[in-house]
Amino acid sequence: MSSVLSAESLRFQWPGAKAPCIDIERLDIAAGEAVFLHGPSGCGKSTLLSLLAGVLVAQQGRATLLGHDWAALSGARRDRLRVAHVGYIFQQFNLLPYLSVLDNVLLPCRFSARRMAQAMRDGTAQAQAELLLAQMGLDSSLWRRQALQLSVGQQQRVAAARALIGHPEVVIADEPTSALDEDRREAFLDVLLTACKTNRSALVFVSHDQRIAERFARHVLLPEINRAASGEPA
Ligand SMILES: Nc1ncnc2c1ncn2[C@@H]1O[C@H](COP(=O)(O)OP(=O)(O)OP(=O)(O)O)[C@@H](O)[C@H]1O
Repeated sequence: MSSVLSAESLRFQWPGAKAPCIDIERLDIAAGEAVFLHGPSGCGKSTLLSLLAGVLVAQQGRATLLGHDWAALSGARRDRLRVAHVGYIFQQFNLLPYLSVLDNVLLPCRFSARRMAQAMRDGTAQAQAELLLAQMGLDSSLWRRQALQLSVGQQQRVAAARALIGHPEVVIADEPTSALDEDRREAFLDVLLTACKTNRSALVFVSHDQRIAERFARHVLLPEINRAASGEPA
């Protein structure tokens, strides 16, 4: 089994912190795997996602995407690799507020020729963006509005459409359903899980919501693999 994402003797400490936040001997995630990452607030889930996606770089050990060691790359190369291969739904969504909903979804295609080519597999990139927005239950009357005019739950779904456009090999989702009601949450999960399965994208999904857990084949309780969070000596 070759890993799409991996961590090996990975150690990360926030600047100014007294102790490491992440200290993981080994974590491997394969193509097509759907992983539910959970653990108490503050145990390092978002930090680990950032390390796996090369947003943060560890002081020791290796975090890799498709065999590329993030620490060996410059910041600009990390950004290019990430946008080409990773769809990231951030906890705060990170939509560009003054861009339209559609333009936000199309952003990865503007920065990555690979995402653009994949988005055009069955037509135009705009058609794929519209399809994803429709699947996410966003009415077409919203597509040309500025992102800042949407509710939090609507923005969450725009961020998910942006993560899925162009079929990235990895989708990372940090609490993506926190603002959705039950019906929306189930529909959102249906779209996300189906898209990842169809494209054989690895999905790493962080949530506190245990009702969601049963939909995932693999569960990772972070304190079980993170020696830093479990308080064991590093
Ligand atoms: N930008 C930062 N600078 C310094 N310390 C940080 C920063 N972000 C997070 N931390 C610290 O790292 C630890 C882990 O935070 P992280 O956000 O990864 O946890 P989490 O498990 O995702 O929490 P939650 O479930 O509440 O979102 C916390 O002690 C937090 O204070």
